[in-house]
Amino acid sequence: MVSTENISCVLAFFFDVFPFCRNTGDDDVSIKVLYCGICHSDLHTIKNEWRNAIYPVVAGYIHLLVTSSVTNQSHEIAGVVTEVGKNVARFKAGDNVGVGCMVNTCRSCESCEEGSENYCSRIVFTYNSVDRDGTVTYGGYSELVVVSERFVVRFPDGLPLDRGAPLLCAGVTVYAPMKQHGLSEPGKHVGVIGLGGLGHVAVKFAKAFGMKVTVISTSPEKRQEAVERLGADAFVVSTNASDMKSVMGTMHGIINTACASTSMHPYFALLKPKGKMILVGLPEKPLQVSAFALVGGGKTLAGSCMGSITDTQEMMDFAAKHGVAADVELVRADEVNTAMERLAKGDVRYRFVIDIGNTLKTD
Ligand SMILES: NC(=O)C1=CN([C@@H]2O[C@H](COP(=O)(O)OP(=O)(O)OC[C@H]3O[C@@H](n4cnc5c(N)ncnc54)[C@H](OP(=O)(O)O)[C@@H]3O)[C@@H](O)[C@H]2O)C=CC1
Ligand SMILES: O=C/C=C/c1ccc(O)c(O)c1
Ligand SMILES: [Zn+2]
Ligand SMILES: [Zn+2]
Repeated sequence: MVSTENISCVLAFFFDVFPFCRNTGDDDVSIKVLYCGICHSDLHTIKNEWRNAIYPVVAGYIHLLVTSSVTNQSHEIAGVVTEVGKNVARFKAGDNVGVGCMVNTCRSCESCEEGSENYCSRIVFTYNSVDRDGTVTYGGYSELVVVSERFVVRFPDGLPLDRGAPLLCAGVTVYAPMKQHGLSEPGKHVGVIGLGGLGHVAVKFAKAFGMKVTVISTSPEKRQEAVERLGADAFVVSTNASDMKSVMGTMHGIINTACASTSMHPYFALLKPKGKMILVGLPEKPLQVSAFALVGGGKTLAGSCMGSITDTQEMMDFAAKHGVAADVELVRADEVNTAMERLAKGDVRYRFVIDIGNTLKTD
């Protein structure tokens, strides 16, 4: 198992040896990266918990000396356009833009045709993927990224790039299923499992939708802030039986953002009959679900993956209009190791964002 402890810092080497991005093509947007968020998926990948890492894995100044190629990280990229290809119509130099979890798809399958490109079987993730030209995608821990216009979104006025960057993954990943599954209707009650990067943004969107929201957490120390600052209507500790009993059978839906394996049975009991558990968290180990937990109340367990580009732009515009932005801790590019180790311990409130523009030195 690769751990963050055996990480050495090597960066300049990669900018010399590995050309992290292509020249600006006719349909491309070149972006000077200013901020990029650190998602728990980056850590899952670095630790190869999903068994799909393309080695070695580079996160900012971090390099795992495992084999001889390199993969960068981050898919919560915020920056400014420096150059556009001749076919690009929606962006121009100087625009504030963002890039999320995907940078290419097949563009012709049923999912792509219906605008659900996040479910394309040949999706190219922003990092740790092989693009259609055979190159490995490196993500946003770098000063420049070049991305097809189709996968770039506009930062609306009023949404700050540092606090908006995490929305490009964390935001759309909770916003899209809430809209898709009717968990965005005023007065409905939604639960959020896991008050982390995704979870805290889910609370903010739920309140912006006019919903009642209960945080279901393993961390009692997050209670006061969840209620008094994030606006949660209630906070229950999942290991506290009386806490859990107090909200049993009360939720229309639950957004499960847990990054580690959990016993699912107690969570299903919180749903009303016909309630929906939306799984977005991607723990290393498979979840165990008892049939009775679902059948008993005619409940639904659904997975959800990121969001489409249309979802992402809609979410960014909604966030700007309703004042939703992530609570972030800005870190320097050479502090990524520490950030990753703190993230592994849940020691972040609630998203690390790397201040690339001011601290990534490539000279
Ligand atoms: N489906 C998709 O498209 C996407 C999936 N993801 C995945 O979502 C997950 C969350 O990502 P992110 O928000 O960045 O991660 P964070 O680490 O920021 O937050 C995860 C939260 O999960 C909770 N948690 C940790 N361990 C457990 C446990 N054993 N049981 C229950 N809850 C637990 C903690 O909240 P608390 O302290 O309140 O318990 C923690 O803050 C990751 O697995 C990530 O890979 C991310 C983006 C997109
Ligand atoms: O942080 C975002 C990760 C999304 C994701 C979704 C599905 C999948 O198979 C992944 O490897 C990553
Ligand atoms: Zn992510
Ligand atoms: Zn496709």
